[in-house]
Amino acid sequence: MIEARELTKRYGDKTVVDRLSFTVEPGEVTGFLGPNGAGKSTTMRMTIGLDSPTGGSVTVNGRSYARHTAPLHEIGTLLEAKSVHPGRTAVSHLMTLAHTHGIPRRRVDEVIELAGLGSVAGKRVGAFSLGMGQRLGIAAALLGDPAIVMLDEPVNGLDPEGVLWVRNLLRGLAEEGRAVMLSSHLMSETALIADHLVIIGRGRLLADTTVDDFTREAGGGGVKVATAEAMRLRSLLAGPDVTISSSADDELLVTGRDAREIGAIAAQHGVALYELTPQSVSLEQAFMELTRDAVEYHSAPVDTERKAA
Ligand SMILES: Nc1ncnc2c1ncn2[C@@H]1O[C@H](COP(=O)(O)OP(=O)(O)OP(=O)(O)O)[C@@H](O)[C@H]1O
Repeated sequence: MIEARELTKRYGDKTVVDRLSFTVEPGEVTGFLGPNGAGKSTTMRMTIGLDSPTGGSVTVNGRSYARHTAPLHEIGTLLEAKSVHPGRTAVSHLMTLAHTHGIPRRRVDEVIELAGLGSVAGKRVGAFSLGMGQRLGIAAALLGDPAIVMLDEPVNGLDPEGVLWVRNLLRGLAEEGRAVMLSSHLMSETALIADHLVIIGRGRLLADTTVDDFTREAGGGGVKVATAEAMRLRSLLAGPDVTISSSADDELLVTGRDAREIGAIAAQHGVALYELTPQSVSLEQAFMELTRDAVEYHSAPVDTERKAA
C-alpha cells in the first residue's frame, strides 16, 4: 500500500505538489492522472525517495522507502525507462539489479520471458526501441516480486499489442493482490486498466474516485431525438427538471429524461422516432473539463485554414 498524507513539494516559491493525500490499495489498479506538469512524476519520485517532501509524508507498506532494507521486494518502479546504461545487455542490466538483493538468475530469466524480451535478452540496451525499453523497465520493476508496482506512463511508446500486454499484466498483478499504480495523461486508456482514479492538477487533488463513478458521471450528456413531429414531442416531454433544446427542425436534445422514458412517451402518443441516442460525454472530455483550470501549458488554437500566400 502507498499512503500519501498532506504530501507537499516546493521548488523555490513554486508549489508543485500541494497537500496531496491518497491511498493506493492492494488488489486494485490506481490510475494517477493529471495534465502535463501536474506533479505526477514528482509525487512518484518522492514515493521512492528520489526527491524529499517539503511537507507531509508518503509511505510504502507503512514506512518511508528509505527505511526498507530490501526495497525491490516492497515496490517495483518504472520511472524513466531510458535510465539504463546503453552499453549493457538486457540480461546484464537485470543481473546488476538482481545482485543488490540476492535475486537468482532464474528470476531474471523469468521476467525477461514475462516481458517478451527473450529474443533480445543479449542485445545492447542502447539499440532498443522505446517500446523495448519500456518492456525492460517493466521487467526490472517486477524483478523483486514486489507487493507494490508503480509505473510512470507505462504504455508510452508501446504498439497496440504492447498496450494490451501492459493492460493484461497490470490487471493480473492486481488480481494477485498487489497494489498497482500507473500514471497517465490518457483518461480513456486508464479507464480500461484502472479501478480507482486519483486525478491531480497543479499539484492538488481534483478527484479521488472509482472508474465506474467517473464513467457514470461523465454519461450525463442528454438524449438526441429525431422525429418529424418535434414540436409536438417537445410539449409531450416537458416537465420539471427537463430541458429541451433544438439544433434542427426535426431534432431535440433532451436532458432530464432517459431514452427509455422518451421512447415510451413517444409510443404512447403515436409519435414516430427515427433517432433516439443517449449522448455520452467522452471520458477524455470529462477529464479535460475537470482539469481545465489546472492546465499549465495551453496550446494555441490550431488555424486549420490555409492562409493565402
Ligand atoms: N527539479 C525541479 N526543479 C524545479 N521545478 C521542477 C523540478 N522538477 C519538476 N519541476 C516542476 O514541477 C512541476 C511538476 O512536474 P512533474 O514532472 O512532477 O509533472 P508531471 O505531472 O509528471 O508532468 P508530465 O505529465 O509532463 O510528466 C512542473 O511545473 C515542473 O516544471
